[in-house]
Amino acid sequence: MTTIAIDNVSRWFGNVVAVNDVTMDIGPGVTGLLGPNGAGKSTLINMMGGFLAPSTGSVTLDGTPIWRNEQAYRHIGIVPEREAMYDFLTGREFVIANAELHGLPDPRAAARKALDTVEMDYAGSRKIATYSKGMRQRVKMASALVHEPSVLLLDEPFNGMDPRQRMQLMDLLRRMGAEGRTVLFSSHILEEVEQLAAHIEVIVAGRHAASGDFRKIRRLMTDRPHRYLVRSSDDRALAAALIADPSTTGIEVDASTGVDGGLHIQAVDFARFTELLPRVARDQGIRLLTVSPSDESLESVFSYLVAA
Ligand SMILES: Nc1ncnc2c1ncn2[C@@H]1O[C@H](COP(=O)(O)OP(=O)(O)OP(=O)(O)O)[C@@H](O)[C@H]1O
Repeated sequence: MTTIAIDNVSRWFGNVVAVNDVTMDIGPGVTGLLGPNGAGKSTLINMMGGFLAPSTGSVTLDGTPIWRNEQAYRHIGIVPEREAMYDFLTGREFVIANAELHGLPDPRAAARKALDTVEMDYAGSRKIATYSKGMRQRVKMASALVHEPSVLLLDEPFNGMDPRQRMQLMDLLRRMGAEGRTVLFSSHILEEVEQLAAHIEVIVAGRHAASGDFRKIRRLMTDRPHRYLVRSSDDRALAAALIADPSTTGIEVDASTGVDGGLHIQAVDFARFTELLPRVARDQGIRLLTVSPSDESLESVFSYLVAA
């Protein structure tokens, strides 16, 4: 059982619409669920993991509804975002408890195997209270894997990990995807998703904004209009030379900080503009002092995708 189908799913909490009419299929391999904070990623993951019911629409695993379906839970492992754990247990006890909840015939053996998979066997007899963030994350992962699920859902798994732990987890998730499992992880960092996911689903403000491989998502983000702040030795001459080119649609002189305020430039053709600017400056003998993107926040990139 490996394919999760989300069909016209919405979920609201009081007046807050956390997920708004989302339709997507998540199949075998590694999928990244990308979106800024508050986009609805956790709500979606919780519905896929059977922790939450959709308000409308359906969430199914190979055609059977997941909510309140024990049979489906056997095939799903979920690593939640929240930090709170049973600190008074050792890592091993925590994983064994999960194995028992799943009714596995040999909980200790299953826990040993799962801890071994995440390379945490060495710290299994330490109390969770003494673990670093990355270690907690790995123990949560072991408990999600203890019943060897075919679907693994991870909510922001790389948060708080150092680069080495991040690489290890990426390797593990890659391996699981290559074995034919369905691995879905959420993140608000494009680079993280790019490195790992063969397929990316983008969600913004509860809505499904884009879907595809990282090249497609990158292209969508690069092709949007970009705003730059440019300061030079002669802003007015530079503005006059740039405005004639179709790669720019608007140039404003920033008067707020006096004569050297710089130019706010809106560029609609990223590749052409980044080639044009230094060439024009060189030809006109203008020195470029600052070239900085002024709307690179993830939110602005995402809102462009939603509007597209
Ligand atoms: N139990 C709840 N009660 C009320 N509002 C909620 C609840 N859970 C989520 N929300 C709201 O739904 C929206 C989506 O939240 P969600 O946690 O799914 O987003 P997210 O993309 O996972 O963000 P983050 O990365 O910050 O966790 C937010 O506005 C959030 O405040």
